[in-house]
Amino acid sequence: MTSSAQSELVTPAGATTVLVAAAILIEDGRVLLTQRKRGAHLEGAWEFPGGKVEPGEDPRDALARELREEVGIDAAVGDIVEVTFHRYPMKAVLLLFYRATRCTGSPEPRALDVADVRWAAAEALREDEFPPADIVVLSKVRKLLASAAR
Ligand SMILES: Nc1nc2c([nH]c(=O)n2[C@@H]2O[C@H](COP(=O)(O)OP(=O)(O)OP(=O)(O)O)[C@@H](O)[C@H]2O)c(=O)[nH]1
Repeated sequence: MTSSAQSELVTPAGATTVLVAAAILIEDGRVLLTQRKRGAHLEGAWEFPGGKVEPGEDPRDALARELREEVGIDAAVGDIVEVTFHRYPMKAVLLLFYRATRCTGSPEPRALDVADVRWAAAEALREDEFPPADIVVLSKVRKLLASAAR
């Protein structure tokens, strides 16, 4: 690797790479979305529910924990759908997107630690509502929604 390529990989001074796990949870042809809270990074954006993986934590356990904390559901975390790296001005994120399913008897999702929650069909997924890091996964989610509808 050349030194210029290396320098492109360096995040801004003081920034770290945050490991994040997020859920692609589809039911009845719609995917579960949460809205970021006021004052949060990317406030108001709609995204896939999830959050930071704590040091040493299994990312799947982290995602199940975040789903309980943020939207009050019990979920089983399945296969990986996509991994993306994105550099924001103040931090970089490595995002692990997993399929997830609600466990039998789980409560309905509700906005416990997010601004809002909704189920969205493929035609309601607008790229300008999502964080830039999510754009690559949106086309995969549309395909999953289309196959779930068949
Ligand atoms: N959960 C989730 N986070 C995402 C997605 N896309 C994306 O860029 N992120 C970013 O991943 C990070 C998730 O961290 P978080 O929600 O636990 O933390 P935060 O930055 O609000 O927390 P903090 O203020 O406590 O540090 C945020 O910077 C968020 O903007 C996504 O689809 N789902």
